[in-house]
Amino acid sequence: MILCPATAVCECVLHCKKKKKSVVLQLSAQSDVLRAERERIKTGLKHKHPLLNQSFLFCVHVINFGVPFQPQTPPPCSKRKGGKRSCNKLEGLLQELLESHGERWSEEIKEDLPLSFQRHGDLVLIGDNTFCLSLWKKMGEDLWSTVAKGLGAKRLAKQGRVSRDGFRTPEVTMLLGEDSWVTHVDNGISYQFDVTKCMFSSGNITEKLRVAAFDCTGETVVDLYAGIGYFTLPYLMHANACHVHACEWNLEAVKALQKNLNVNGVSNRCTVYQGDNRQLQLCDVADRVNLGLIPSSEEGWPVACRLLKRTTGGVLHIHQNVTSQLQARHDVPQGLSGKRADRRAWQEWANETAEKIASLLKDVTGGQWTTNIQHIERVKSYAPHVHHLVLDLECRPS
Ligand SMILES: C[S@@+](CC[C@H](N)C(=O)[O-])C[C@H]1O[C@@H](n2cnc3c(N)ncnc32)[C@H](O)[C@@H]1O
Repeated sequence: MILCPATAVCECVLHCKKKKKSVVLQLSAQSDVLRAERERIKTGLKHKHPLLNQSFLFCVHVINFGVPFQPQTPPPCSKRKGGKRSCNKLEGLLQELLESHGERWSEEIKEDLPLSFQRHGDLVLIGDNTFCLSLWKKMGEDLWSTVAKGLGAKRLAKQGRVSRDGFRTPEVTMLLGEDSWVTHVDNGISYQFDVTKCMFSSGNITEKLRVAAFDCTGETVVDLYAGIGYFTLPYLMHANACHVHACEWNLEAVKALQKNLNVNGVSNRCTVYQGDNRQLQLCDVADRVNLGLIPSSEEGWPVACRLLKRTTGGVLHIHQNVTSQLQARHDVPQGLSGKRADRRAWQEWANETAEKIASLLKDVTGGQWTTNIQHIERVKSYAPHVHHLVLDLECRPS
């Protein structure tokens, strides 16, 4: 991760196909790099990135263009005529709105503004813990149209927590505009979904790019937790999978998935199963199974083992949040750095998983299997020492 010195307003993912690596760049409002990026992104060219010394080619993807992230330093303020201080367009417009209602700007108000938000086309999703002060109610309808103007959006919605109902339904309410369907374009793939009914996980972009770089020519893939097609679509459109069986139990996500398969022109190579993947009647079909559920996909492991081709086996991509409890563990030698302790915990988790899967495969098929850890990918971290990992596990009958 490379941070520019001032408040970051744009986050880009740069992916190196050759090295199969992605980096996330946060770029500042002031930086020339951002201006240069904008031009490059518009033209969609692959290029060498000026901030990095490596001389390899990247393809660029932008998440949250124009979004201020948690600043590392206080945002730089500009002095306007008349002595008013304004930190950005949104603040300026809100100050004017407040003043027109006889209210004065304060630090408390400033702290009630969104620090980060998600942009999906012309809709911006703001956080739950923003605009909580009672004085905003006095602004009536003008408030949301002003916020939308300040953020360069036509529609606004407010994000609550993602529910723990297993469907991962987001608690989102529309603030401005009625149509809650949005289009999010990632790496040449168009994802359409209803923001009030389905979640979109921007944080998984590096994993989506990694999947897109796989060569799955001639392969049958099963995506056990397909959602709106986050991984199903890269498998079909970029990795060249022959066929994907996509399972999803949330009806709203299934509607979006079917729409996305059609919009992207790949519905003839995908079979969608609506329902609980543990009830899936398929077996002995897959060269690859994607298990994209966190905090754990363990309930799907027996299904994945049934799905692998009995004669040739295949690869499982197992997602899991892995915590290395540095303080609590007595077996961590003194002086072992946080990063090394994390890596050790990842390797231990991968080893245990490889053993469990080998044993499950034996139970399911009655024969011996060997499992081989091909790769452990860190997707993102949720907190210090809590990481979303993906284990690429090769499973072959022996
Ligand atoms: C985290 S989302 C998938 C998102 C996507 N893989 C990503 O990385 O953003 C997990 C999806 O799995 C679905 N799901 C969870 N358990 C399931 C099950 N037992 N059978 C079918 N779908 C399930 C949820 O409804 C949700 O859409």
